[in-house]
Amino acid sequence: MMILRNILNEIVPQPIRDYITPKVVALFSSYFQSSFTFVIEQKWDFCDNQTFRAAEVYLTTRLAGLSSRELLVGSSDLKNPTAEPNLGIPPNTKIVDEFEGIHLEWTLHSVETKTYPYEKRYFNLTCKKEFRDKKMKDYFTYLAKSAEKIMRHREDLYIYTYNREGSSWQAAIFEHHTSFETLAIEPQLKTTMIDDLDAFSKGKDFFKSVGRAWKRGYLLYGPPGTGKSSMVAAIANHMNYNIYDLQIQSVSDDGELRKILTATKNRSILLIEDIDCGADASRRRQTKNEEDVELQKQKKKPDLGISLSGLLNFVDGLWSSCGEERIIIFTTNHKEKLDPALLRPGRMDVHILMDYCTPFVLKKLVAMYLKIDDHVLFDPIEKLVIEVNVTPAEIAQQLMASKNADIALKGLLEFLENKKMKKEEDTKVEEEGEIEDGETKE
Ligand SMILES: Nc1ncnc2c1ncn2[C@@H]1O[C@H](COP(=O)(O)OP(=O)(O)OP(=O)(O)O)[C@@H](O)[C@H]1O
Repeated sequence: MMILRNILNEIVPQPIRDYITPKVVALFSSYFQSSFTFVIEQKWDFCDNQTFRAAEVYLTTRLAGLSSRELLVGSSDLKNPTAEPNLGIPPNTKIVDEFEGIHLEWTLHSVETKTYPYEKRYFNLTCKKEFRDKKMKDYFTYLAKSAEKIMRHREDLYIYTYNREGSSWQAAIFEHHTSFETLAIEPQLKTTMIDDLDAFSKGKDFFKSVGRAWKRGYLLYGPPGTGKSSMVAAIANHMNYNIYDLQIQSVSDDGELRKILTATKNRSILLIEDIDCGADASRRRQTKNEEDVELQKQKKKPDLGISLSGLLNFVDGLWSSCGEERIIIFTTNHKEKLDPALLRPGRMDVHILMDYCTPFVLKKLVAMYLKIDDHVLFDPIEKLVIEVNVTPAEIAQQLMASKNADIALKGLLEFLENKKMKKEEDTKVEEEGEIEDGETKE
């Protein structure tokens, strides 16, 4: 063998040897080796690889008996510092699993990259070569089903906020206890929302049969303090979905938007609050050019943010091709400021007006905060609620002033009377202004 090697070294040039040697080694090692390795990367076709995701979720249940000398532990529960930490999957550590008598070994690897997302993570799953095809097919199905089950029953919900500097989503435990039971809304709206969400969550086959992506878009609009954020929390709690809270102002261009959105996971809500405020995308197009010129003049904002087409492409196209069972929610205080293209049928499936307080909402809030369903001050308060525009947030604030119903309701009555007086004064000033304008014109 040695003589043969020396002769080969003499007669075969180095570049050819470099080319041939690894191939020969690979050929022989695959022939003699009894194990086979599946590589499961984090991304697949530019989207989150669901097999990777399933492994991440499932393997957390296989960590307790890990015999390694190191364990990854941590907690993101800011509200409960004494909570028991969770176990994370440590990189470069073998995690053993058994499936129908087959011995399997998982290892998570992570390598730095020069481009976004600056880290490439992948799992190596090793099994005996003989199980490669038949048995492993069953194992992957088992893996996906187990992860799905864990996700559906998980207790903690997470809210992710986008960190522009790190170009990544940062997670925190979402602890907003608003549910459809505690949200003070008209009963008809409550029923409509719950039915719509339930139909959506059971609608996989329906969406498939009509050739539509399994997604649902809600536009929540109405004055500040009418419960738009609370409605989002109620939806998240009802569906048991995580929330990705995206400040559209922090996205510099369409490319960044695409990267951010493809990094979100299934069974989640993408929340874009105050869509009318920051993005070029939402403004009506007739005013966009003027505003761009103004911004460039002021040199306050060198990039002009994402475009309307970027956002619409995402709502219509990219969203459809990446991921399943997603809800997207836009909120705005000024629906009239939104570009009509965003409001066109088919874009946002459901438009929901979160309006000022009604007598029903008032009663619900009083019942929740003061635990009473009748009081002598109810009638005058109800009358005023119909006359003046008052938000549930304002009412809630008054009701929280005291646990004593007499004191809290008296405070609320005074608050509403002041509001009514202010409204009358404003109307008077406006009317006087109009009369003066008319006289000047004459
Ligand atoms: N319909 C409601 N039912 C119960 N509580 C409400 C409701 N609306 C508002 N509140 C109370 O008012 C607070 C503020 O409401 P919320 O933030 O949901 O309003 P919003 O419409 O999202 O306001 P903004 O447009 O300023 O973000 C909530 O924390 C909640 O306590």
